[in-house]
This record gives sequence, structure tokens and C-alpha cells, in this order.
Amino acid sequence: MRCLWAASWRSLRRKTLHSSTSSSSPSSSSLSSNLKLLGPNLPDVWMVPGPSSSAFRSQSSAANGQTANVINGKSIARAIRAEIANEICRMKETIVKSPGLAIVLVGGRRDSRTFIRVKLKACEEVGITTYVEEFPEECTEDEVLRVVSRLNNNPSVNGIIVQLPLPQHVDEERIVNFVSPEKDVDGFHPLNMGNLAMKGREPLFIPCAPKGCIELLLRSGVEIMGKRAVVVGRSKIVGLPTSLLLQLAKTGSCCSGYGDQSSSGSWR
Ligand SMILES: Nc1nc2c(c(=O)[nH]1)N[C@@H](CN(C=O)c1ccc(C(=O)N[C@@H](CCC(=O)O)C(=O)O)cc1)CN2
Repeated sequence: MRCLWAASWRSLRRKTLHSSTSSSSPSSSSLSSNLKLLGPNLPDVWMVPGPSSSAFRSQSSAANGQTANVINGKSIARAIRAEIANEICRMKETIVKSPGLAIVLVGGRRDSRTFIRVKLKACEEVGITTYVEEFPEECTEDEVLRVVSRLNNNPSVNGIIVQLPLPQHVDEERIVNFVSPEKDVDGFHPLNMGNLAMKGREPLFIPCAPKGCIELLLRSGVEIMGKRAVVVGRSKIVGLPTSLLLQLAKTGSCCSGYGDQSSSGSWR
């Protein structure tokens, strides 16, 4: 039993996805709703939960008569954090375990430290146990691989984040590929990214920035399915997975700084 939490999550997710056929006990049904928030939730990702009253802050008119809404991300983030904290609390009651997240930092980049600080604070707020593995800039690739291997095999660690970018002499692809797909909460492992790109397949995790964008739209009452959208940028962390997610909703196209952006089409 390498990872109790991941395993119970998978089986419960299956129940969540096929809820009409499941006859789950009260404890497992509460767990499945616990875990819904933490997973990719692909099948229901396009359902509109209804606008939250404070989500739209203002409406401004553009010259062409179209209007734009400003989404209040902070209030939505607060609501999501409160929901997750509540669900983790229930998870602790039912399986007497709290989720564990390990973050690997290589080198002393100030921006990476800042991002990690934000992630640690968010985890603390919602009740996720954190482990930080820090390496100096000059460490070897093998040292990083060894710690990732240890985290892959640690049952208290349910999620692993290797903060990017890594120093030049460390092969990012090799490290990212080495993270267990079942603990790849960033969704960067080729298995998860590949499944995101393929119709009918389900990644275990979706990169957080794209998932956050979709979540902001859905919680603001925006119907996504069939709309036109253009994603500017095709980075593997944000742009590319965002356009993959939107394609699932038959929405959106991706353009970058290369090529003629004006002729870049979008599709329904
Ligand atoms: N393992 C990972 N490494 C990196 C990731 C990641 O998701 N996983 N993403 C970035 C760094 N990062 C978080 O780690 C991150 C970068 C930027 C932002 C962000 O919100 N940027 C805003 C500006 C915010 C502000 O200035 O207030 C923006 O670009 O509009 C969040 C997180 C690389 N490494």
C-alpha cells in the first residue's frame, strides 16, 4: 500500500464520477465529496455552479459595444480555501490522515522562494502537512533524483512539487519524469499532460494555473462550453495546458509570440 490516500482517492473518484450507480456508505460519500475538490474533476469541470454574488466586481464597456467583467479572484480564492479546509477536516475525521505535500527547491532563486512561501502558507491554512527538501545550486542531478525517489516511496507524502526552473546543469525533463504520476500534483508528468491532451482520457492531475482559470470562470457563472477563447502564450505551465483544457470544451485556440497572431483563429 504505497499511498493509501491516493488509492482511496482513485476509488472514491470513480464513485464520484459514477454516482448514479454507486451505493456508497455515508463515510465514503462524504469522502468522495471531500476529494472532489482536490482532483481534476474533468467530467464536471464544465458545469456552471452559478455566479457567486461577489465574483463580478464591475462591468466596463469596450469601444465595440462588448462588455467585460472583472472577476474578483481574491474572494473566490478565499471561498475555495475555506471549502478545502473543511473537506480536509472531514477527511481527517474519516480516514484519520491529513494530506502531505512535499516541495523540492534547488538553488536560491528569490522568486522560487517567494512562490514556495505562498504555497506553504496556503497549505497551513487548509491543513495540509508540508515537507520542504532544499538543495544548494551546485547539487547534482542524482541527489535530486534520490530525494524524489524517497518522496515517491513515502506514504505520508501524497503530492510532490519540484519548483521550476531548476539550475541549468539539472535535467528538468528527467526530474519531472521521475516524479510518480500519482503524486504529480503539478500535472507536469508526461503521463498526466499526455492524458490531458487526449480525448476520452483522464489525467490524475491538471496544472494548477489552468485549473484555476477554469475555476474562476465557472464560479463566476461563465458558461464555457462552445465559447470562443484565445489563450495567449503556450508555456507548458500555463498556456499549453490551458488551451488543452479549453479544447475539451470545444473552445479556444492558442497563440504565441511567434507567427501572425492576427490571423490566429479560434474554433467552437
Ligand atoms: N513546480 C512548479 N514550478 C513553477 C510553477 C508551478 O506551477 N509549479 N509556476 C511558476 C512559478 N509560480 C509558482 O510556483 C507562479 C508564478 C506566477 C504566478 C502568478 O500569479 N503570476 C501573476 C502575477 C502575480 C503578481 O505579480 O501578483 C501573473 O503572471 O500574472 C503564480 C505562481 C514557475 N515555476
